Amino acid sequence: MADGGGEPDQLAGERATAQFDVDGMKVAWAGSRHAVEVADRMARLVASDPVFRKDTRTMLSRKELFKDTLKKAAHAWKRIVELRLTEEEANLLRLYVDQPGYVDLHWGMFVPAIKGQGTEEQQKKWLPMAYKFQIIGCYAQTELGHGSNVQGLETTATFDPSADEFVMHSPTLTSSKWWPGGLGKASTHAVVYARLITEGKDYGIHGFIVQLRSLDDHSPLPGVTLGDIGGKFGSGAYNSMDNGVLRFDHVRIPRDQMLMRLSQVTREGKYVHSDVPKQLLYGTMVYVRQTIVADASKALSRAVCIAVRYSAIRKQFGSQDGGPETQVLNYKTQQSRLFPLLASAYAYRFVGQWLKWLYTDVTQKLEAKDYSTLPEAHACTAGLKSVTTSATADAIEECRKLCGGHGYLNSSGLPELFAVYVPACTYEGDNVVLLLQVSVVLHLVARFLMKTVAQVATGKQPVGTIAYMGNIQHLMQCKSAVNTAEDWLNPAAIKEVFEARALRMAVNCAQNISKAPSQEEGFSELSPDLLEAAVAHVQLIIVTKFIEKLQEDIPGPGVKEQLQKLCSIYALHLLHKHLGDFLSTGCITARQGALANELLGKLYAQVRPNAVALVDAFDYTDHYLGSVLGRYDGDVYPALYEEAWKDPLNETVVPDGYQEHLRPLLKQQLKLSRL
Ligand SMILES: CCCCC/C=C\C/C=C\C/C=C\C/C=C\CCCC(=O)SCCNC(=O)CCNC(=O)[C@H](O)C(C)(C)COP(=O)(O)OP(=O)(O)OC[C@H]1O[C@@H](n2cnc3c(N)ncnc32)[C@H](O)[C@@H]1OP(=O)(O)O
Ligand SMILES: Cc1cc2nc3c(=O)[nH]c(=O)nc-3n(C[C@H](O)[C@H](O)[C@H](O)COP(=O)(O)OP(=O)(O)OC[C@H]3O[C@@H](n4cnc5c(N)ncnc54)[C@H](O)[C@@H]3O)c2cc1C
Repeated sequence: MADGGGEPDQLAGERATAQFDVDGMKVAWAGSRHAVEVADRMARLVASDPVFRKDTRTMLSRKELFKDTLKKAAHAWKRIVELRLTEEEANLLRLYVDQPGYVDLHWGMFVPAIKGQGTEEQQKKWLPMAYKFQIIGCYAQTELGHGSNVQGLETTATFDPSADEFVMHSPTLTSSKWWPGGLGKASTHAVVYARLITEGKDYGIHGFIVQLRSLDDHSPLPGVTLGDIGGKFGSGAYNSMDNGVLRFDHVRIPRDQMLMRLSQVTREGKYVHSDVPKQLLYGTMVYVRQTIVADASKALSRAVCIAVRYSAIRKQFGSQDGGPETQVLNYKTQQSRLFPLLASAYAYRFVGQWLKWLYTDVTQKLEAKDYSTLPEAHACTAGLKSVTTSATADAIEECRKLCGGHGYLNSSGLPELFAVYVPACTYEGDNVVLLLQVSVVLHLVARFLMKTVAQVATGKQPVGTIAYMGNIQHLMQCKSAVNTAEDWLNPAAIKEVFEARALRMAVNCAQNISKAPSQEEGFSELSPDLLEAAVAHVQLIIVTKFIEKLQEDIPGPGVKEQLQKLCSIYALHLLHKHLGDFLSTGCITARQGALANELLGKLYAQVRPNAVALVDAFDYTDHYLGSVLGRYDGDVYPALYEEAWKDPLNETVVPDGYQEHLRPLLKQQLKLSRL
């Protein structure tokens, strides 16, 4: 290209250096050839439809943005019906529309809550209406005063046997429902979580289906106060969602609108709890946490795709003698910041696929009344949701910095991606609160194992993702045998030190807690250490699932080799980042830590010629990426230049306000200078 800037064939050159089959990698990423084909078809369908354009989204006012969201959601539904799309296709179409809105909560939480907690009869009544969008639903759990502490919710559902109805009421300001997505303006119905009171007794939190708005004119029903809670972080971004407030003033609903799969209230007002664990009330949250882990790899891979392509285009320094400048992707510092994020995107993808399998397995067991794997499902979804979303939010921000000044422009796509993504660290369970749930499990297992080891190694051995803790005698004493940098390429060497680190951190916590005056005090005092132990355990799960993925048959020339390098990078960059943990627990020596770092440098050099092809394998359209810096053709500078002129500020050459505020100022200075 002329103008001394971006070179359109620059990325073609990068693609030519790839040492693997990109199509094969697309299959490994998507999970199957079929998954690649469907995703590709839906992405193109959305990208080619003018209604789904989003390039001026950050310039819209809140009202315009919300209306645009309603329009896109209705158009998406129209296309889904017209084209008779399957559920898989429809989900992908909505994903590529890429604008948060009430439909996410309708399909993502309202429908799953009824499926998981409603009786067969209730499902038969409500689901067909929800499937046809005759009603729109949301998930109303969080209140102004309580979110994390679900047992602390204050909304009441008091049974009135004389009318066979529940009376829904918000007794205090803090009991106002606050945050539910889709509640503010769009939903006609909600699954509301409230304290069930019958025969004068409070039975704690239960779910109820409540109609909020008229199906004729959409106005709130008598006794229901509804509104949006206000603008949120960033332009565009999550402001397309009508997160809402809801108050009840003695609103009556029929008894059969209590979700009664787990427990029931009889016609006479008797409370009956079936033999299923009461934690199944939290089932919808477990389901969504699992989908959030799968989504982490999507958000992270988008940011990484933008940063890798742009880093291959961007050149700075290195031309003292008039020769070409250096692509910033060639700087070792750029590689050491970016390639671990590229590796993390693949790691989260594979652990997300595994978690989906685990969730399906647990669901099938629950159907058969086997509840034994519920704690494992809770700990895995909570821990992985926490670790992957925190790391992804940090990584998107790092990708923005990796793109220099232009990364700060809305047209880079990165500010909006960050603003949309960052609440994932809070919603569906605050990340610290969720890690503390994991640490409770680890603490109990560590305490139990310490006791059994002290006696004879009998008793129940841990299973699933905590099975490694059963190997306590070896893992408490083992010393890594790594002697050269290349020894770190051995997955067994990596696994051993990650297992030893996680177990030793959990055991240290358990020992320190046992010295405290009470377990509760010890747990509270040591909670920062417990969090770190939980992170170590979750990182071990991610590393292990990546290693296990590589034991599968992965077709395509060079595909497995590239994934092996990324797996090593993922594990070794964690080892480097958390060197303090590995050294202080005596799992490795300082020399072994240095060898890991030496190998990382070599691996970055090996990934460099493959970097652009590795992000091409995500198979994202320019529409979905929504970034002038991440364009497939690499023609960045003309696009950036063109994009600037679309800003409303450039609609006039002389800005509004010139006459009132600039001209008088400039004239006054003129007078002053004449004095
Ligand atoms: C550029 C544009 C891009 C566009 C993108 C496009 C689209 C985006 C689309 C979609 C995005 C995705 C989703 C939609 C977005 C947002 C949705 C957000 C929705 C929400 O945000 S919705 C509210 C969620 N709100 C929470 O998340 C509250 C967190 N707070 C809790 O979750 C609990 O409150 C807890 C656990 C902290 C304490 O609970 P507690 O006090 O009752 O219990 P306690 O700690 O005493 O535990 C007693 C025994 O229960 C066990 N236990 C606990 N939980 C369990 C579970 N889930 N399963 C099985 N067992 C469980 C324990 O392990 C223990 O077991 P044991 O007794 O054996 O030790
Ligand atoms: C964009 C967005 C969408 C949402 N959508 C919905 C929805 O559709 N439906 C719905 O019901 N809710 C929704 N929520 C609410 C969300 O689920 C809650 O905000 C979330 O669960 C966190 O609860 P909280 O706000 O009460 O945080 P708090 O618990 O008040 O957290 C505040 C601070 O206290 C810390 N903390 C809290 N408890 C402990 C503890 N025990 N130990 C140590 N530290 C602690 C936290 O780590 C955090 O730093 C949404 C929230 C957001 C931001």
